[in-house]
Amino acid sequence: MEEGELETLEGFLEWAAALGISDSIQDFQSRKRKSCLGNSLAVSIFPDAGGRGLGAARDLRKGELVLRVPKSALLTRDSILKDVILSSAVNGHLYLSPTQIMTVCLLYEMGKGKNSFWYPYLKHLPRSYEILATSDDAIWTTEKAISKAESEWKRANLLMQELKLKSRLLSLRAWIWASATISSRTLHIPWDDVGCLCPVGDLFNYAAPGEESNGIENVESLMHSSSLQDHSLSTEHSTDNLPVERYDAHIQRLTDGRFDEDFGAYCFYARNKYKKGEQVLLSYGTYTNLELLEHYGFLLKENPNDKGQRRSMGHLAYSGSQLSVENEISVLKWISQNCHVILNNLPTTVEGDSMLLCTIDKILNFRNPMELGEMLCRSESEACAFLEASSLQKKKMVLSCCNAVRPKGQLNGGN
Ligand SMILES: C[S@@+](CC[C@H](N)C(=O)[O-])C[C@H]1O[C@@H](n2cnc3c(N)ncnc32)[C@H](O)[C@@H]1O
Repeated sequence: MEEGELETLEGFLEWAAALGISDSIQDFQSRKRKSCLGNSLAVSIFPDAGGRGLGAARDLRKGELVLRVPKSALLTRDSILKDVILSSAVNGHLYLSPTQIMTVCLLYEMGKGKNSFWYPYLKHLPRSYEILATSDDAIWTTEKAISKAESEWKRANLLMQELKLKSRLLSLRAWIWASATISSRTLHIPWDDVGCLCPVGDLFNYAAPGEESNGIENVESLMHSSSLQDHSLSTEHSTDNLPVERYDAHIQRLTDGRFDEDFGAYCFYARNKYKKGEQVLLSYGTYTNLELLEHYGFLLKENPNDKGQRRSMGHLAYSGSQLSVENEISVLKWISQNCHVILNNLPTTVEGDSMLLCTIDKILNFRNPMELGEMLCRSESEACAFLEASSLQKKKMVLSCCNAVRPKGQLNGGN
């Protein structure tokens, strides 16, 4: 997102304020603010960590409630299915998965254009995503990713035709866009596993959980200092008389975002102390780098969830040599562009197969993607011999990966 585009967000933030989305409790009920942000948070660009995101509009204390998004502003399956035409059509296609239905709902809502209640929000969704399933390489070379997206799209096609979606919304590209929106932007809600799209709340970029301490003193300061604290709520939520388990729940709750039944809203809490202007980050969950890449399209230089096990290299239960962060990132990126076919299709338990472990060991030790490519070509016969035993299809995939990385003119198996 370009810096200039921030200005066009004004209308969206005003619309959000009218729905009761707010970073300031004083105006939470009045809904008359010009913008839902400005008290605790501000939209800004963070080129090194997620692009568009939310920064601290002032110094924030750890545990402060910084944003509240009322239930009525969330895009959930339930809320979109209030459209009677959509819901009666969907009722005839209950063989579709909840995520497929949500994907159709999103495309249907997009098709309404300016007539959609959520138009100001939908207008500001990214137009494209860089998650694996949408990278051109993935689209054209990852048979698994394509066939999954394609078969889900085909299954939902009848319903989308019935809904008379415009042709651009019926395409596989539109389907992948909607699936990526759902994969990278939905937040957990207790009543629907598909989750919800949360206007403004989905502008928080990610930081891995687990680095911050949950000190009781922070809870204490939070309960009396939050800019969003209203007095009726602070009495009701006073920690003084809480039983231990509820007190623990408070501590946990206060460092991240979650749907809060008491408030009837999605609530976001500052997980750390932030200085004015710093990016306020949210944990979407515990992910390895490969999972982040797959679902969100980015990697963390330091990912605590990649420590201890080499799960970042796919499903491989491997705990061999260490790889430097830069190495790992370049290898992961390279693999994501060229070789995820191999990772997706390797057996999930490879312990005991010394030959393959040795190959993986080499992969982990490569200094750059070119070397990795060359190694894959060299070890092609070994890898194929191993894979032959399990599946011819996998062998074909390794060969196609090797062909993709082999310098022009080199023949299969030659070195
Ligand atoms: C929920 S959205 C966050 C807001 C998003 N930046 C936007 O402009 O709407 C999640 C997406 O933001 C980006 N993102 C979030 N955290 C990131 C991080 N730490 N580093 C790089 N990209 C990140 C990824 O593209 C991810 O798919």
